[in-house]
Amino acid sequence: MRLVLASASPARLSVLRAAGTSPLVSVSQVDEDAILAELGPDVAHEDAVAALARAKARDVVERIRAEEPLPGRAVVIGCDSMLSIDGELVGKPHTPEVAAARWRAMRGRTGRLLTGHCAILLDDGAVAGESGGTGSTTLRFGAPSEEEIDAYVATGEPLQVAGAFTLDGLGGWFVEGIDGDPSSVIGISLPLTRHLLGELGVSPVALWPDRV
Ligand SMILES: Nc1nc2c(ncn2[C@H]2C[C@H](O)[C@@H](COP(=O)(O)OP(=O)(O)OP(=O)(O)O)O2)c(=O)[nH]1
Repeated sequence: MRLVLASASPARLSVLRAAGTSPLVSVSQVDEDAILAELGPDVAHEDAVAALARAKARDVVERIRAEEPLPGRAVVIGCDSMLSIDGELVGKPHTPEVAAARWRAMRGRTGRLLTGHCAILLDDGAVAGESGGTGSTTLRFGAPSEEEIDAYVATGEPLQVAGAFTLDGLGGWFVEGIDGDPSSVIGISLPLTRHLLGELGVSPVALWPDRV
């Protein structure tokens, strides 16, 4: 069975490859800001990332169906990660100034990294099912010094990751504790994805190599 990762995220791809799958990658083209604006400021944070993941997966499904229908059965998975902290839902900082400000605000505090997931089953190009859910992992942030924050921001790593930190990279020095699924923080929750695949009648075993 083919697996399509509807994401440009190298982290998600590496998690899935390390977990025995060989996804095709098809990057979605959705306007995340427009979707969040349409959801409005009162949307539950878990629902916001679930809606973004759903939009990404559906966007890629439409492209596959229009341009290159996959024969047989395939699963398309979309994800979206954001940090819920002190009542705010934040994504990637994009700039050094925002990354540094985020770290000054979150050091010593606790936040939840939320990752929305959507899995869509295709059977000879037709949608045969969809499942979705949000993984939530609680993180206790350390207290990097001003010098450490400046040095971390200068590496560029925090600029392009949700919440301005990584668990498995340089950011790991500044994460004191985690409660929940680490793969969800890195970009895709393997246990949650297994449950979502299960709702579609698929086991991750079917995605391992040399499996029909
Ligand atoms: N390696 C690593 N990456 C992380 C971590 N936390 C967040 N990220 C990355 C994963 C995603 O690439 C990114 C979250 O942004 P998005 O969910 O919008 O995905 P992205 O824009 O990368 O790709 P996509 O929208 O799915 O095409 O942050 C972490 O702890 N480790």
